[in-house]
Amino acid sequence: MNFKTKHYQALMIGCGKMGGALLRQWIRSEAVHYTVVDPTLPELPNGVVGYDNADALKSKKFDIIIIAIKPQMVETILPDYANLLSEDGFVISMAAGCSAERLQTALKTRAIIRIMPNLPSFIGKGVAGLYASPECSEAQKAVSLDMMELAGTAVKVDSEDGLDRITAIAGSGPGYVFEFARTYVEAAESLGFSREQARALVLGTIVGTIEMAMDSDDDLETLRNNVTSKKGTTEAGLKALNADMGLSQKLKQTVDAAYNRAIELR
Ligand SMILES: NC(=O)C1=CN([C@@H]2O[C@H](COP(=O)(O)OP(=O)(O)OC[C@H]3O[C@@H](n4cnc5c(N)ncnc54)[C@H](OP(=O)(O)O)[C@@H]3O)[C@@H](O)[C@H]2O)C=CC1
Ligand SMILES: O=C(O)[C@@H]1CCC=N1
Repeated sequence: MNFKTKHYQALMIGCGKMGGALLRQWIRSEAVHYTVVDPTLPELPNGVVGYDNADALKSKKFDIIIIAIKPQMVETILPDYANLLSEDGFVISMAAGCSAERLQTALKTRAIIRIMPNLPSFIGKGVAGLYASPECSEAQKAVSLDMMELAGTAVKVDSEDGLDRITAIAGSGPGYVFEFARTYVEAAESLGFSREQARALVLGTIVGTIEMAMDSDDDLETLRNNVTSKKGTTEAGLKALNADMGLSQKLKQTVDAAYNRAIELR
């Protein structure tokens, strides 16, 4: 933990689904004090100060500016905040795809940490990527890593392209998993279960299976084979699911499409 060495003032610009999820975990450390600006201010955790516009901040300085608005809004919104960063301050951006260069231009500063969190950060089980521009100090990198580890686990990457690839796997990943779970529940309903029963059966099965895999040294193929009796029910189900490699192709197309979109957002 590098928080101990200093007390930080942080400004979060935008506090929607992802910013709000991270903030919920970040406030567990008292080393950083958070101020939020968002036109539709959500209910904020205790101790967080919120404004619906930046007017009240004009004479303030922040050690960290956190970007939690959409990547498409960076050029319109951020220039108003360029004077609010302290001289040795730095920026943490979660805006998907948006390059450090765009942020450097919009905020007139060099030290940029790009993060790619995911939504399970809400419960402290996020998986995040972290990239630091060469101008960031070791202390800035360390504090950012501490913050991400409050919300789950973090993987450091040494290129922005690496972060865009993490976006396609982990940033967007919960969306794929929710969609898989949603269609699985629909399929369970088609076998006669109520929505409530189907949800309990499907989510319970997914959680148990994933926790077992996380606990195991066996590869995923072996674990799958442990469920699959010769000429049994699972074999029949799996044949329908992926014998033609349809699922494999779909998932490849899925991550490629997300990665390509991150490239477009650069
Ligand atoms: N959702 C996710 O799972 C992930 C999102 N991200 C990134 O996080 C960022 C935010 O995404 P997400 O939380 O999903 O989106 P949200 O729309 O939920 O959050 C964005 C917030 O910014 C607010 N906002 C709009 N205009 C301004 C302004 N002028 N000043 C301050 N705040 C403003 C929005 O308010 P209003 O609603 O009123 O417009 C909204 O509350 C994006 O860059 C995205 O790429 C990264 C990883 C995962
Ligand atoms: O869909 C998006 O663009 C954002 C980034 C990753 C998850 N949500």
